[in-house]
Amino acid sequence: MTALIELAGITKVLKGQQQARTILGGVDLSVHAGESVAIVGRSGSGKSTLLSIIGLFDRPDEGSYLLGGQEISRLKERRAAKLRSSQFGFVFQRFFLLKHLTAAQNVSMALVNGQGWLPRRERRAQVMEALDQVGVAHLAKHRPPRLSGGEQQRVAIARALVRRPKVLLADEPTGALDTETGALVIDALLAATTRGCGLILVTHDRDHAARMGRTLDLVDGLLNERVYA
Ligand SMILES: Nc1ncnc2c1ncn2[C@@H]1O[C@H](COP(=O)(O)OP(=O)(O)OP(=O)(O)O)[C@@H](O)[C@H]1O
Repeated sequence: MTALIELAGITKVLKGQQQARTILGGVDLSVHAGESVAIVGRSGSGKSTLLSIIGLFDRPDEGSYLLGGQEISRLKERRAAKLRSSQFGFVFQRFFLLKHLTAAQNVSMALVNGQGWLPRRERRAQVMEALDQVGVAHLAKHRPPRLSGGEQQRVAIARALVRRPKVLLADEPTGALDTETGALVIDALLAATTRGCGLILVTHDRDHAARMGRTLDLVDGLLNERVYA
């Protein structure tokens, strides 16, 4: 089966004022539909840089990046932006919800921005389905200031899922949450994989990493498989 994501020999060098520094030194990674992968590594090891390349916010210096079998490492920005919004869902440590809109309206914004016109009833059904998928449908009419951090993050995950992305990229999504609430957020992310979404989670939390199908450690610019005892 063709991998959703296939990276081979991805490099990224930061050209500072004094000397260049290799952040990624030839990263290989493949992720299939429905698979979950954790990326761990010490602070500054390049995890977010790698996620930015996968999410097409940044470009590698060298290497090949196949998305669904298609080479996309050298795309022009306009085409990259299209793929970014149609193929990827993003979740960050901060929730970036609009305070004056309800949870449902926040999720709906992603549909309005991404898919062009949809009949109102259809849009509503998709929004409620996404909220339901992450267990917060009952909070649809609430505004973010009335929600807990974990609830807000689950609304943010619903917003990422509503366009039915092929890949979900989550960068420290539990970083601002306590352990118990963080576990619920991980449940919500894993729920997406049962529908065939690929999940790449960057985390410092060992327990959350261990819940993914695989854990990869980014060390000295390379990904190493980590086996938990
Ligand atoms: N735009 C930039 N300009 C200069 N240095 C950068 C830039 N982006 C990242 N870096 C440096 O590249 C290295 C990798 O950063 P990155 O954010 O990818 O690491 P990380 O593993 O995600 O770290 P953390 O776990 O702390 O979030 C760091 O040393 C960072 O300071």
